[in-house]
Amino acid sequence: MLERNGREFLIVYTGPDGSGRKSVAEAVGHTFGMAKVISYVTRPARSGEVDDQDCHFISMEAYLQMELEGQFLESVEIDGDRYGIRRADVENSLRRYGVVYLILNREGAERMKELYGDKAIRLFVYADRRVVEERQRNQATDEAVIARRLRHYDREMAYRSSCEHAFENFDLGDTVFQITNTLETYLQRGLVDKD
Ligand SMILES: Nc1ncnc2c1ncn2[C@@H]1O[C@H](COP(=O)(O)OP(=O)(O)OP(=O)(O)O)[C@@H](O)[C@H]1O
Ligand SMILES: Nc1nc2c(ncn2[C@@H]2O[C@H](COP(=O)(O)O)[C@@H](O)[C@H]2O)c(=O)[nH]1
Repeated sequence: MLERNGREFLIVYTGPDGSGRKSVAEAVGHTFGMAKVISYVTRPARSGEVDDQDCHFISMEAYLQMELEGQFLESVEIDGDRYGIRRADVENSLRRYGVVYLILNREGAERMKELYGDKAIRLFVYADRRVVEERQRNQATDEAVIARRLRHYDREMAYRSSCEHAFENFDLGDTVFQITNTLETYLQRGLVDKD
C-alpha cells in the first residue's frame, strides 16, 4: 500500500483562458483523487457555473473585508474583478489531502511558486489563439468576454518558459495522459511503500 511520505504538492494549472486548463485539471484531479482549491471571485457567475463548486461568488464588499483581514494567500484584479485564494483553504486541503490543484493566471502561479518553492508545480496548458477563441465560442461564451480574455493571450503565453512543464492541449485525452504521467513521477517520490 502506498502512503504519503509527508510531502506536499500544489499543482498549478496556468495558461491562456479557453486552452482547456479546467477540463484537463478536472480529469487529472479525478484520476489522482486530488482536491481543488476554489477561488473567491467578485464577478457574477456565468451560465452553468455553480456557486461554491466552480468559484465562491462573493460581493466586492465581502472580498475587500476578507482582504483586510489578511485571508488571501494571493489576490489579483483582472478586468475590474477580484480573484483570490484563501490561505486557510490551501493549508487545510494540504494537511488533509497532501496534494491540491488550482487554476490561476500567471500572477497567481508566480505567487504560489514564491510561497511554496519546489512544492509548487506549474503546468502550462496552451493552444493557439484561433483555437482558444473557437473553443470559447463553442461554449457559447459571451463575445465581449471572449474579446476581453483574448487581450490577455500574449501576456499569458509569455509565461510558458517560466513553468515547470508545458503541454499543448490539442487532443484532450492525450493531454490528460501526458500530465498524468508527468505528475506520477512527482507523486511517486512523495509516497512510501508500506507492504
Ligand atoms: N483538447 C480539447 N479539444 C477540444 N475542446 C476542448 C479541449 N480541451 C477543452 N476543450 C473545451 O474547450 C472549452 C474551454 O475549456 P476549459 O473551460 O477547460 O478551458 P480553461 O482554460 O479552463 O478556460 P476558462 O477559463 O474559459 O474556463 C470547453 O468547452 C472544453 O470542453
Ligand atoms: N491569480 C488568480 N487567478 C485566478 C483565480 N481564479 C481564477 N483565476 C484566473 O483568472 C482568469 C479569469 O477567470 P474567469 O473565471 O473570470 O474566466 C483565468 O485565467 C483564471 O484561471 C485566483 O484566485 N487567482
